[in-house]
Amino acid sequence: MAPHLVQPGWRFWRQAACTLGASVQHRTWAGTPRIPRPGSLWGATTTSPRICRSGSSTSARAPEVTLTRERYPVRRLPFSVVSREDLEAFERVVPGRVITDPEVLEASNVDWLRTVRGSSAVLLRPRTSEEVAHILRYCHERNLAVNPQGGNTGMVGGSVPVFDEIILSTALMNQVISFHDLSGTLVCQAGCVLEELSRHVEERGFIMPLDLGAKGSCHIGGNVATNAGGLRFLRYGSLHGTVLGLEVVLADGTVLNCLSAPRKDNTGYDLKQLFIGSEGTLGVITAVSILCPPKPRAVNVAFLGCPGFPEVLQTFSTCKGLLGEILSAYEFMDAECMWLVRHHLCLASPVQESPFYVLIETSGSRAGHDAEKLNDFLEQVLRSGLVTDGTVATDHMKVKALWALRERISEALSRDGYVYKYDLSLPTERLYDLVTDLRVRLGPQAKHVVGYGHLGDGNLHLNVTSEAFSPSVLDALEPYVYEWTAGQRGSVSAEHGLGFRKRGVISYSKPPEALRLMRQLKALLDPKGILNPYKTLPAQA
Ligand SMILES: O=C(O)CC[C@@H](O)C(=O)O
Ligand SMILES: [Zn+2]
Repeated sequence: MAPHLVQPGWRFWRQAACTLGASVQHRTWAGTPRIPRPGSLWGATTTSPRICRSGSSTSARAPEVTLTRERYPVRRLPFSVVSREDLEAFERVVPGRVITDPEVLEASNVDWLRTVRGSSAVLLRPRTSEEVAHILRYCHERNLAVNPQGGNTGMVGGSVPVFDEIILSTALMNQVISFHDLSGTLVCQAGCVLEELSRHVEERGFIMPLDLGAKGSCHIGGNVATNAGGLRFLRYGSLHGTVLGLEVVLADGTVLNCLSAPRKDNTGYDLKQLFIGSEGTLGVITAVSILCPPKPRAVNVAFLGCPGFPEVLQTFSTCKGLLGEILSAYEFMDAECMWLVRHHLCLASPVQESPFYVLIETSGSRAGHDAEKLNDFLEQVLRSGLVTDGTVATDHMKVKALWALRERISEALSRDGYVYKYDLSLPTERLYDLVTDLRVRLGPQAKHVVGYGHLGDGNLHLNVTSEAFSPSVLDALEPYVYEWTAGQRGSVSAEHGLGFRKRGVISYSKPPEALRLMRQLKALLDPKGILNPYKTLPAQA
């Protein structure tokens, strides 16, 4: 299909004059063969040479991940050790679903970033909340520590054991319980994979209120437990707003059923909020009731090149003003990110090389109306020089391919070496200053210092790579990054949580009184501390 040139530097792929129906993107992470390579889609419209040297960085077998207890200064708490009698007791609760095979356990002991590794010797796979309740009641009595685990796609080492905690997997709790097609309320078990839920509700004319690069493997229970933000946050907001109810099993095995909550419900404390974002430290989420918005009839994605960060910001204000209610995502990435996705994943840029790129998504109900608004906006930003080159897609496959450039940065980074990850909320106008500052501070010690993320939400993903883990790079980064963020009154964890790796930095974003209350809540709900120990709250002296 030949691109239709609207004005110099501007390419359109507006198939069938924007009258195509809704195209809602599917995304999966990395290595998953389901995402087509843009290189094969762009055809003649690709300006950048298709260079790919990924063979050099990805084919070798990854080195063994150092055990967490060896790399980090952490001491095992006095929990019991799993005995043969315990295994027999579990076998009675979940027959045939007590896994002790070390090879199977290996994948569940290591996080996907390959930065932390536990040494659990047992993985349990319950199917029902009653089974989870039995397991927790037993573990509570025996003082056995438990690590709840969903899709294990977390970024902060929250989903894998630190020592020998029992891994409680939600993988077999994957049933949709109900979907109400007038209200859009979905009720499902915690182990449903986000992408499968998306498919389920899309067939019924709805979408999930959240979407993230890991959708192909993350579980909805894990999303809620970590209060995942993702790519639709700008439009549909936080899970604190879209989750209507939860079923949670408490540390002592009590089943707290707050699942069938109506949309408006002011009867007492809103207990479910406590579990959203508590990273499995207060209870194990076993089922979720979530409000799904109607599937937009028209989706457009524009991928634009900007000459500088001030232009990225100006483009954002222009786009808020001109696109208004149809704006559904505003993401940005810098030139180094583009280099990484090209180098490691063979994804070609669809626009001319630029210092910054933004991805803008619109979702609306009238294709013609949305296209008109988007055209006005694009004309304005091109004319004013805020944007130097760009492309627009409405076709489903092209929309997916444009999203892949942004969504797969994480994956490209993980192929670049050891990754130091920061997920910060900052005042939008200062979002990129820290990246520039760190490039100077780290000099040649770092392979790459990149900035990208959910600019529309004020959320920067700052990532630094080095060939291998280096204590001196870490010393240059921390506590500097956290102090800098606190100096801006930002958050040291915008959407990834604290897990194991960030639990020590909570005080940069929360006052001592808040931390004290958090500890009291933890002691109330989990007096023996068996649920996801060593996570979220800092170790006590
Ligand atoms: O890897 C990261 O730093 C961010 C991952 C994820 O939150 C994203 O927005 O792509
Ligand atoms: Zn993100």
